[in-house]
Amino acid sequence: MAIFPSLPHLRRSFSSSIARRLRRPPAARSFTTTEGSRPTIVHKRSLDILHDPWFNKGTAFSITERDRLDLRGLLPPNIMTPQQQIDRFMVDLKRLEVHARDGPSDTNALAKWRILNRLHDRNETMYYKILIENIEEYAPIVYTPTVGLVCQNYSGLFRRPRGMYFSAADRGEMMSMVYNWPAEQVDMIVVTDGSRILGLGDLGVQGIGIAIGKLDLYVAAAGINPQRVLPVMIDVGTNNEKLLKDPLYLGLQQHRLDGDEYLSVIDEFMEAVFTRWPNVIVQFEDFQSKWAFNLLQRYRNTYRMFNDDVQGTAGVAIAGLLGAVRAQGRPMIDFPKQKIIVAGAGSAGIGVVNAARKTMARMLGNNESAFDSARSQFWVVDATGLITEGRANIDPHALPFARKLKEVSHQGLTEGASLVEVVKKVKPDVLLGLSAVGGLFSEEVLEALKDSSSTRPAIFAMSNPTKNAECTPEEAFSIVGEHIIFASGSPFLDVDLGDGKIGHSNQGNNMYLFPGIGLGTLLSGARVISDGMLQAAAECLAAYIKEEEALEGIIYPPISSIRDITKEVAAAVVREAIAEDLAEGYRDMDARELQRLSQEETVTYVENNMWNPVYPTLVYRRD
Ligand SMILES: NC(=O)C1=CN([C@@H]2O[C@H](COP(=O)(O)OP(=O)(O)OC[C@H]3O[C@@H](n4cnc5c(N)ncnc54)[C@H](O)[C@@H]3O)[C@@H](O)[C@H]2O)C=CC1
Ligand SMILES: CC(=O)C(=O)O
Ligand SMILES: [Mg+2]
Repeated sequence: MAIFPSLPHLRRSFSSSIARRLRRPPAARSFTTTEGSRPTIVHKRSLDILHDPWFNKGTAFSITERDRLDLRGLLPPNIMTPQQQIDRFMVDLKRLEVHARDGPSDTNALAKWRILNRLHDRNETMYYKILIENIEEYAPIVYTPTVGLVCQNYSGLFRRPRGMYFSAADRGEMMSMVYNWPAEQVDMIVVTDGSRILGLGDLGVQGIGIAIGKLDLYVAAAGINPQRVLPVMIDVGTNNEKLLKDPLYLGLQQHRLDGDEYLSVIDEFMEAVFTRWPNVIVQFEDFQSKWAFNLLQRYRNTYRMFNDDVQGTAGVAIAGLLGAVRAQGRPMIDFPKQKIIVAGAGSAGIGVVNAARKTMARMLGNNESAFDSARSQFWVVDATGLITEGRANIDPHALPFARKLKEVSHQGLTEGASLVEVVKKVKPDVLLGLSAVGGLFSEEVLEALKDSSSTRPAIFAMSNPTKNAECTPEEAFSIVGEHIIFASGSPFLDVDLGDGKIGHSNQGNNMYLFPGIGLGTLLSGARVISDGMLQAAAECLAAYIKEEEALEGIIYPPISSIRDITKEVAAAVVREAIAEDLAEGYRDMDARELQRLSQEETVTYVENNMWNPVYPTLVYRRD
């Protein structure tokens, strides 16, 4: 730790009275004052301190220092001793050897993440230029799958904080803490409570990595200005016993708050951020299902917010499902005839079946009986098997999809039937996994899918990261056949089927939609995010794929075109917000002017408002 007398340039800048006081000959009490215990006077606060290697103590700043120096919320809540900091660093330093033993790919991915992260700390413009120009190569590093590994190892990887941390210990303080963030304007917040990070479970405070990764895509794909994004971690504790026992864990070492106590923390956070930044958009990310639906219902009619896992995933799945219908050489309007098995009844799985049912109902006439009959196209299987009305203590969110016992008994199925039994009996057109269970689509399940009644069965192994995918494309193509459609949440390479044929590995990930949903909401000035705006986003993505591509088994566009896709999706969201009379305008584009824009002009309007990574000319002006 640097001590004042050893920093002559700072001594010069001190007010003479303070300097005189500090240069006074040792007073009587000085026999107790050692060199290290004298205070160091600093003329900086907030991030300026954290970014200054002379003064920065990182996680070792005490609670009173955090308050005095406006650091509250800018660091993970657990205060570390200097020795704990060193221990954490050494664990990380040694990890290279450990990973070299475990397998080379993880080490390489983490090493790339570190190099990119260091650049992010030094020069944002250059960082995002590299990311945008090489998105296909580096999205898997800053996003899934590597971001999962980063979250798992975050205590060791943590260097310079990014984003804000609000913890259960900050109750009553959030309204003032939010002013510790240096940016006057924030457009996009991605917030997590770390309770279900990808398919990796409860990672507590370490989940901040997913908020950072999602916002990287907001900048790269949607052109949100990086100075106006804010990753947020709400630390209400963790139920991960391993983390609770780890002395180097950076979060609160207590079990998660629950019930009203939990809600009061999230309420306080929402009130604080919307008070300081009334036009911000908040994306909820990777909250366990229990809270994902509840918080969405609680806030969606009051705040500009959405839940990416429930709503973004649903839209991406719908686009892919419509693509799979077209891949069979059938019109999209045939979608309501598809038999769909969904493995996983959490925030993502239930979000998908809800949206798919509504899409079918719209195609069937958009009335109550259409909505009713669409229900029978879905079979939902969770950890205890097929969900039927015979299930005790059924989750209310899954209830609308519980099969009637009579119905399933006709098919030779019962409550809790296994996935393989359900596949055998239903012979589905689509098998979609959002279970977080790697390998769930086992050889037996894929063998059973060979009897699908579809000409081109579709397999969506959507769980993340890679090791949680329900199956690999190699397994799917080799077991079920070359005619299938395949999509996964994390990226896989295409499969060489021989004779010049390629089995396409599509990436079915909400990254195709959330940046456009956020950007479109921002630029329309819509006060809330409606189902119609989300539906418009999904339809736009579905329409992005050309007929001949669909016939080749391509149901999602390449990641390299994500900036263009996002622009189109955002424009579709803006237009829907206008159509629903939700748009209030953005900056000097008021609602009336927005309304006058043609479809083409809306796309140009969106494009003109996307940030590009070019160095601006800087001019110094004293405030
Ligand atoms: N590709 C994408 O864009 C997205 C992928 N996901 C992935 O979806 C997965 C699930 O996310 P959530 O729904 O939020 O998680 P969750 O934990 O709320 O739900 C998991 C569900 O899977 C079920 N399940 C567990 N074992 C099963 C088994 N053996 N057979 C069938 N079902 C089983 C559970 O009962 C539960 O209903 C995660 O891996 C996540 O990464 C989530 C959002 C977007
Ligand atoms: C992609 C994503 O949001 C997830 O796996 O949770
Ligand atoms: Mg997610």
